[in-house]
Amino acid sequence: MKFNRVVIKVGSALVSPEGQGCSGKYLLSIARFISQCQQAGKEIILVSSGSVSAGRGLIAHGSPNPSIPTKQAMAAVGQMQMMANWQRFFDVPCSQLLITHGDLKDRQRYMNIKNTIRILLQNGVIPIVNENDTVATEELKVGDNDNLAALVALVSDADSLFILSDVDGVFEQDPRLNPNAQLIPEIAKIDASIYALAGATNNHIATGGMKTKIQAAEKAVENGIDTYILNGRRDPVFAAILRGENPGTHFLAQQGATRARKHWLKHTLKSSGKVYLDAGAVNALIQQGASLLPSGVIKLAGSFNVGDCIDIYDGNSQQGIAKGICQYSYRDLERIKGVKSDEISTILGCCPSKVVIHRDDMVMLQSSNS
Ligand SMILES: Nc1ncnc2c1ncn2[C@@H]1O[C@H](COP(=O)(O)OP(=O)(O)O)[C@@H](O)[C@H]1O
Ligand SMILES: N[C@@H](CCC(=O)OP(=O)(O)O)C(=O)O
Repeated sequence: MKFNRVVIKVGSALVSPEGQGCSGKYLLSIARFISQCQQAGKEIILVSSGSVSAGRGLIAHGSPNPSIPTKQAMAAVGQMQMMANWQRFFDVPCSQLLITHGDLKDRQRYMNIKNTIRILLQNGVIPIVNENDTVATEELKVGDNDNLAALVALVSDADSLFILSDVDGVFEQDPRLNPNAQLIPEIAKIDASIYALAGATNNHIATGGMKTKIQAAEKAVENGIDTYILNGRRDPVFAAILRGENPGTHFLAQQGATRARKHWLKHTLKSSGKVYLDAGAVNALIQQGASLLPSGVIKLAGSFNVGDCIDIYDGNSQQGIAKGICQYSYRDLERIKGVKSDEISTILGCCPSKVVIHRDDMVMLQSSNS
């Protein structure tokens, strides 16, 4: 079990084991594990459920299944309680990211989320993500935090996704219904036979049961992200992970997914514009594997928006050298081309990113250094 940047999803049953309010019962061990990972140089992004059940005791509700606005009010008050509960277990600062599917679908907002997570991690801050339940409409919400965690793993370029729940992993049948069902330690291919194993949850505060966890695993593994379903209630699980063992169910990442993404970027994604670079920037990209900074850009062409793919040219030889996803629109890049990154905010009034194209979002056309 190897991981460097991991998204850890923590379900409501761990945050709020009594079905309302917050508890440290399981979070203490999870937080200790996260701190140990950080000390070992690993980067952690948390996706935490539990706002609705944390706020349940604070909002009057007559029925066991409250209305959507009542749940949204529970989420609003519970989110505060949940975040305060997490923060008390960490010496490092925690940060709150509330997002919806609508945010992830919008290219500009997607890039904003990506950049924010990158900077939080660089500063040793723990990003804690939840769905923005109070604003999410049916069309714009992800709907469950298993799938949200997979999308967060994608946007944050994680190599692994740990889904912590109240069960040891995927069993041949829901172990609550059949206590003799066997745990499946490894799943290499997700198909209908795997979905057929998944039952619903019987926990009124949870959302997806095993089905949404398998959906999340499918999204993640096809993008090269190793996914594990693990029991977050058992301390030995964390000790096993730290020893490099798999104590749950491992969905194997598809091989070559990163290569496939670069292949897609290089061969499939259509470019909307061009940038021409000075010799220093060409050298930095080709020889040092660097990201593209605005200071190296001398000329632009085409018409592009934030998140569009553009071609990168050597301004001297006029040769195409790379392609990548641009953090700036044509209009803004025209204004900041040739300037130092520190001057971006003076010119634009803000600095969404110090780089024009991040190395992770770039593919070289000639050299093997991509
Ligand atoms: N094949 C299966 N293997 C393991 N658990 C399953 C299976 N089918 C259904 N489940 C149920 O899924 C539950 C975990 O999902 P859920 O209650 O939504 O947790 P969380 O709040 O952590 O997302 C388990 O407690 C278990 O009852
Ligand atoms: N956004 C909701 C989480 C919903 C959810 O997916 O819950 P769970 O099945 O426990 O992961 C909340 O914070 O209560």
